[in-house]
Amino acid sequence: MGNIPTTVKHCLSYEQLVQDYPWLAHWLQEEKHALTHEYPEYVKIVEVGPRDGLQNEKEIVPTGVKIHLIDMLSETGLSVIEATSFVSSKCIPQMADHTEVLQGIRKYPRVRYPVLTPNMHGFQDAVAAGATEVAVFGSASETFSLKNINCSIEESMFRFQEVICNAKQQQIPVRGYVSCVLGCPYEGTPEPTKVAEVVKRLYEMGCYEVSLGDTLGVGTPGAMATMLHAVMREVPSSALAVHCHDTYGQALANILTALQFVSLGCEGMLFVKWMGICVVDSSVAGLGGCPYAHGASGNVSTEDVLYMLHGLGVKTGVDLSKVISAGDFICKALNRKTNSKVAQARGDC
Ligand SMILES: CC(C)(COP(=O)([O-])OP(=O)([O-])OC[C@H]1O[C@@H](n2cnc3c(N)ncnc32)[C@H](O)[C@@H]1OP(=O)([O-])[O-])[C@@H](O)C(=O)NCCC(=O)NCCSC(=O)C[C@@](C)(O)CC(=O)[O-]
Repeated sequence: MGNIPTTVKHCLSYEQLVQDYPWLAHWLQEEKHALTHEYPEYVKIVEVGPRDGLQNEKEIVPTGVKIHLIDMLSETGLSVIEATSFVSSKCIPQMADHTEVLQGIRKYPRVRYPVLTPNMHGFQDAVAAGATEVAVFGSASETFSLKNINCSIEESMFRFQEVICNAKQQQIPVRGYVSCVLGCPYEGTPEPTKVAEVVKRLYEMGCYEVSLGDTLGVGTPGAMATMLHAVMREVPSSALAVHCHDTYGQALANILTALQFVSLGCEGMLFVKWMGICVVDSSVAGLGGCPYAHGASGNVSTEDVLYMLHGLGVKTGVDLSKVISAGDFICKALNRKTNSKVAQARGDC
């Protein structure tokens, strides 16, 4: 690890650490401490390929292809596969076959298949189609909220509250998303405190987990750390996930930042940790993009996230080679080259 004080000083959140724990500043000058970067033992992967990965495809992907993709993904060990979304088919024609997809897939008992539901209309349709888990999706940016779901952030909270109340009555778990946490195509970078406020509202309303979307894929590890710091003052890391797009090639670095926790010990006297998020959204073959975030590329690929995590010794329960096969299948169906570096390196797609 080299010179420990130097390492500490170059740690991304050193300034924040000293700001939060001023008494550490003088202690860190001494040699009597140890700093280790650690990762969660287990990371849950939320596979968003069938929804986020396909929603932006120009050519309508046949329903049978979507179903086969989800069935292949269900064989990989993934525990969560976001299957489709119950949104307006005028806005997102690619998801118009939501009911057929949800009803056509083989439901594996240990896999959950959440679907997006922006309002009561979507929620009722989803429940009628057999959904057993849903997700609401808001934004830290007022303009993105208007473009994406046709309402202000405030109005979206009313809609989500209604969905969450109804879901609770039917014992349907609700996940939350907050888009544009590190950048918005219309408003630039949101204040971390604004992100934290929206995340907190979703969490307090009853979302069991809130996924932080770098919708544009513009974030860097430093920005991720600063944003997370603000969010984690309001919501525990155990209820957070990260959802990174890879437009600027920063997704894996950003994810690593979010997972990492730092333990700082002096003769067993002290332990400080932060970040420590252990849920990552990703998309098979790195497919994806949001129609309301032009210029943004696909999600980070599930294959690349798995390769990194397994290399770190972090368990995921997911079989990388089976995910590569699913990626190969969908790339061939879309007549497209995979965005996964790992799949490219293995020459599978
Ligand atoms: C949100 C709405 C539905 C609001 O749409 P709206 O126009 O505000 O809804 P409305 O209540 O005014 O109704 C207008 C019409 O839409 C219908 N309608 C109303 N609701 C629904 C529904 N649920 N499903 C189907 N139809 C619906 C409704 O019945 C009516 O039909 P009409 O009477 O005119 O024939 C619309 O703006 C929409 O569908 N937007 C698309 C949102 C979307 O899917 N965006 C992409 C996913 S988000 C994302 O990718 C980001 C994320 C999650 O991945 C994280 C990240 O990367 O940041």
